[in-house]
Amino acid sequence: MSQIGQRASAFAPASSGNVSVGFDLLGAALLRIDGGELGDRVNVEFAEQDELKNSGEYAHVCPDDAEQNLAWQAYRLFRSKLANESFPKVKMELVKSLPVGSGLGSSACSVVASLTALNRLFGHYFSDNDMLLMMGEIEAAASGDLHYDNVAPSYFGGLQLMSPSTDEPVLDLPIPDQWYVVVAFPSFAFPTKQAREVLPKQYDKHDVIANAQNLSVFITQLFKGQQVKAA
Ligand SMILES: Nc1ncnc2c1ncn2[C@@H]1O[C@H](COP(=O)(O)OP(=O)(O)OP(=O)(O)O)[C@@H](O)[C@H]1O
Ligand SMILES: N[C@@H](CCO)C(=O)O
Repeated sequence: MSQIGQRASAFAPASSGNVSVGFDLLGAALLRIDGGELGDRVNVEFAEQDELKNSGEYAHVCPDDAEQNLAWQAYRLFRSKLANESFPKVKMELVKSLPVGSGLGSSACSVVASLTALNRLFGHYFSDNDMLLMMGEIEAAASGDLHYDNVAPSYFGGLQLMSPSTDEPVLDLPIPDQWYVVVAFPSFAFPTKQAREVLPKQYDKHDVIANAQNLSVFITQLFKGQQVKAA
């Protein structure tokens, strides 16, 4: 039985989408070399009233209006999907540690940490696939287009390949132990939505074939353990 004051929390790591040749298809979770946290944390608690509080280094970049905050939108969506409406309300704290619009999957971090913390609080009500669909829905609303290459690695960890199968929407890829990622990000925000708007709507057949070849070779070499050829 759910109790007022019952708590849960979750951390979601930063991620890099578009890894190598996988535009919208390959995403990797990022772990700091010193083991420190690089990502957002969300604490949730059953309470008398719904409430969102932002804290952490980048709390000031979160929208003032809670309804605009993706963490809160995650809660709204989660709540709307619950069949049992008798659950108590939720007090939520978003510990925002990633800059926004930086290309580090900041929006995905807040969405993944929020939904994961909520699912823990609500006794793992939703399956991983349900969770991923909800994560994609919120990311799509924020970025103007459905893409899972930040939410999937932030949720599952590692290097993830997006699959068209609804039964198995992501596939975990082997990552060579010797690979490290150097991350550079700008000191200004560049919204994903804006960046996607300038992309062509259609692509040349030769480019599509070349991309399919490059992606296939990348995956094949990873599974063969040929890290140099994959890179
Ligand atoms: N909790 C939140 N965390 C991050 N962004 C948020 C949050 N709430 C609302 N937003 C809004 O969502 C948008 C996120 O932008 P964008 O997707 O470009 O950021 P990003 O996740 O850092 O980038 P990328 O997906 O390229 O790594 C911004 O307009 C931001 O104001
Ligand atoms: N694949 C996404 C990653 C950034 O969210 C894009 O390029 O828009």
